[in-house]
Amino acid sequence: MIKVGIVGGTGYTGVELLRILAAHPEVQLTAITSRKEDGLPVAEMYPSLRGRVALKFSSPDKANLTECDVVFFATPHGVAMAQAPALLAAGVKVIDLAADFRLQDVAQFEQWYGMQHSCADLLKEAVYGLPELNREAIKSARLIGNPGCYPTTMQLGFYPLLKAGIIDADNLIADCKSGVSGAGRKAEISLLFSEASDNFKAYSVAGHRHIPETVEQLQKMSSTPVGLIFTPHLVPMIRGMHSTLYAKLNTTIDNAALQELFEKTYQNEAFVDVMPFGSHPETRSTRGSNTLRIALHRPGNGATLVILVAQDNLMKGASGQAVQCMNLMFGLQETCGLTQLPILP
Ligand SMILES: NC(=O)C1=CN([C@@H]2O[C@H](COP(=O)(O)OP(=O)(O)OC[C@H]3O[C@@H](n4cnc5c(N)ncnc54)[C@H](OP(=O)(O)O)[C@@H]3O)[C@@H](O)[C@H]2O)C=CC1
Ligand SMILES: CC(=O)N[C@@H](CCC(=O)OP(=O)(O)O)C(=O)O
Repeated sequence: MIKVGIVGGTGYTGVELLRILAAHPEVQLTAITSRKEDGLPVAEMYPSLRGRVALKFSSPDKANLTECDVVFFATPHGVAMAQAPALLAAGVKVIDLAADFRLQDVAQFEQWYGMQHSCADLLKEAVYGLPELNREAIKSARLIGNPGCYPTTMQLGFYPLLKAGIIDADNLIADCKSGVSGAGRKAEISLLFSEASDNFKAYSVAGHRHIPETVEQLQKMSSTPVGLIFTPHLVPMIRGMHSTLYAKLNTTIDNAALQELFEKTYQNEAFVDVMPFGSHPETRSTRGSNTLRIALHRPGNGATLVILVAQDNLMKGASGQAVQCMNLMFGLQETCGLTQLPILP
């Protein structure tokens, strides 16, 4: 059994990790931390886990994290980088759901996250945890920077086209919508029910911290410079993410060939569903599952392609993806513990 620790067990990605891992056949939950809820049984805070998780939360300093085989950090940016060096030295693998180990460019990290990186030397060995594009490196990694939720949709949506070199890489547009759980379980006025429900708005239009992460990764797929306009929106639903991506074709290609390109690229991927051309993936068709769905459109049969991508921000966008990485790192079947079907309605 793999002994697993979770730092930040009370947050939304933390409890999603617990939901997945409590039913994972190869995992023994060993430590779950919370600074505020030290001593509280997990199932008392989350009755959904009654009878399935017997552990109590413990404060991070008391938790037996070095006894674990792997520790997930479901914490704000900056927490994992303070603790990862000691855990790695003790032989513990680390998967950070925040951004501490996503960007290779330290200056970009410090600019966008407003903090100094305390172990930039570890970035060289950190592996970006997007299995569909980075599977082999993840298998042998000790340290994973799990992707952001929006970047996962943008990368999997643009990847086949950039790799084939058939779109203008310098003019990519991503119009993305997230459910409110994407902002975490914290008390903030903009996240109150009477502020976020029955409302719809864009935010961070001038620049969002997912831009450097996404561009750094998209650039690896393209032989020409990548330019990205990314506009996130908050929508009044709890879970779910929908990204509408736009790209201009630079070659003559018919719709059947485009569809084939996507189907071939993802034919062996358990968690990427390429739907029939012209389909409309809905967030509720991914809710609670690790599946990301993609569909292609070509309005007026013109040069602009519209790629629709839907996922659950807490699953493929965060905790499901992190467990997918763990499975690869420990030589397990990639789908182990991740076969939940979406919840509908
Ligand atoms: N929500 C989402 O859809 C996604 C989130 N992410 C990223 O995953 C990470 C976690 O997100 P999310 O679960 O939404 O966040 P939450 O705000 O819901 O939870 C944060 C957790 O971290 C703990 N925590 C906070 N500060 C510290 C600290 N200094 N040391 C130890 N523990 C701490 C909190 O518990 P306590 O205060 O009791 O210790 C809490 O359990 C973030 O970096 C987020 O950006 C990534 C993709 C998607
Ligand atoms: C709705 C909402 O607020 N979403 C978050 C993104 C959550 C996420 O994936 O981001 P990181 O792990 O990079 O913080 C935001 O836009 O800041």
